[in-house]
Amino acid sequence: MTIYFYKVEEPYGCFSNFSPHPIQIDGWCWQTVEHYYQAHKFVGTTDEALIRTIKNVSTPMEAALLGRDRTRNHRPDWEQVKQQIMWRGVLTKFLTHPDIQQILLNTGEDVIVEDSPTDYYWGCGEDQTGENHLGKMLMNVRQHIRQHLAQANCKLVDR
Ligand SMILES: Nc1nc(O)c(N)c(N[C@@H]2O[C@H](COP(=O)(O)O)[C@@H](O)[C@H]2O)n1
Repeated sequence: MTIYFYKVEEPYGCFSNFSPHPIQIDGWCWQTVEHYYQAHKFVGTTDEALIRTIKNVSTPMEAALLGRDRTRNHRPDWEQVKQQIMWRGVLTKFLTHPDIQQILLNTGEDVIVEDSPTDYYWGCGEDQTGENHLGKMLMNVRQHIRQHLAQANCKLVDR
């Protein structure tokens, strides 16, 4: 089966980076993965003050609009680091919130697709030809958490 998600209020909306699941990374608390991800576009730039602004806006859409503002200075290595930054945010989200971790684990081996009509990198795009990196990342997070849980169980049995 293939699981499609996109809007937070629709089925599997907790897989969206816009879902209201706070994460804490390096002592910073982010309201959503989207806030965290968009703010990291400005690390080490002359627009670094935007990081705090993005952190404090009340919705992930506002965070995304600020992060996508092409008149601002994005870090030059963004294309190289964005996968790594997203991985940390998404993994932290599913390690922090047991309820949605269970929803992710319960998807078994199903394929997960971010059904974004506009995003051909993180999603599948309008015509399904997109790269679906967020869906792939969620499947990798699912696998990572399973291995993590299996190792923890082995340690308990070994005692
Ligand atoms: N829920 C939702 N609404 C949108 O309008 C979106 N574009 C997305 N997709 C998320 O957007 C992020 C990518 O942003 P950049 O294009 O790199 O600025 C990423 O979190 C997608 O999952 N979702």
